[in-house]
Amino acid sequence: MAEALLTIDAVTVRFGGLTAVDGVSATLHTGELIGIIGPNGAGKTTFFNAISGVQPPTSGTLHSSTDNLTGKGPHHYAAHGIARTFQTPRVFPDMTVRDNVRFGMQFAGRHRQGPEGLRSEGEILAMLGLAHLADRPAADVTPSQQRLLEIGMALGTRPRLLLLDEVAAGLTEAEVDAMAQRIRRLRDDWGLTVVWIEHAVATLLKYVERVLVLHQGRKIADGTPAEVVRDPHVIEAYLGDEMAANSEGATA
Ligand SMILES: Nc1ncnc2c1ncn2[C@@H]1O[C@H](COP(=O)(O)OP(=O)(O)OP(=O)(O)O)[C@@H](O)[C@H]1O
Repeated sequence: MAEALLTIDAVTVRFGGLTAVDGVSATLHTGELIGIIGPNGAGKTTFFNAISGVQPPTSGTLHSSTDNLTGKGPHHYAAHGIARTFQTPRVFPDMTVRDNVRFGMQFAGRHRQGPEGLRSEGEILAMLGLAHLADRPAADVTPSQQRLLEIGMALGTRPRLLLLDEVAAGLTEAEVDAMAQRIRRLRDDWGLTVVWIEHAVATLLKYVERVLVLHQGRKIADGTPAEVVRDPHVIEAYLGDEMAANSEGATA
């Protein structure tokens, strides 16, 4: 079994009387490509916030392979190689595409001349198909390129674990598919661990090998796409029979 990159143990996040994430445990291993699905309000983004230091859990623990990260802030997570995107793209519109990626590098406090194997902003932009736009202001690029640039900013922190929150939202079907192929290449070619929240479930299930399903803050399934689409709890809570029938063709 690959190395455990992040061990999440019984993480709960409460907002007053509302339990947004309810005792979720999971171990994320090096090189995994994992999807997270679930209905609106299931707790997916709050779960990401908890495992990236944005929202300290109310209870439960988070450990990297070497350290206890519980209660630490986002910089600490970034320094441990954990990076994320946000549901609303947060690029700097007046800065060039290249400088947006450089900003990510500074956020993690690591510089280009750092340890061997770290990618330069040129390599990151080439990987994302944005190299030809490097000197353009981020405001000039299309919405789908802005989504890619947000991934580029996260990659600028040189992560081992990349958390993607609905990076394909609002894209056309063809754009979602192209995005999924690039995300897969980040894992295949660069060896990153990627966890991807997306509502475009059919596409997601085609590209990931493992799926966590959240419902009312709880993890109700954790398995291969083929297992998850056949799981009666998942069908009842989220997918519905029709979706399960459609997805089986894609994952069988
Ligand atoms: N800062 C907050 N304060 C209070 N309640 C919150 C806060 N953030 C999230 N919630 C609530 O927690 C629950 C889970 O929200 P969350 O955004 O994590 O779900 P989600 O699965 O990501 O939903 P979506 O698919 O719509 O993005 C919701 O009921 C939401 O209203």
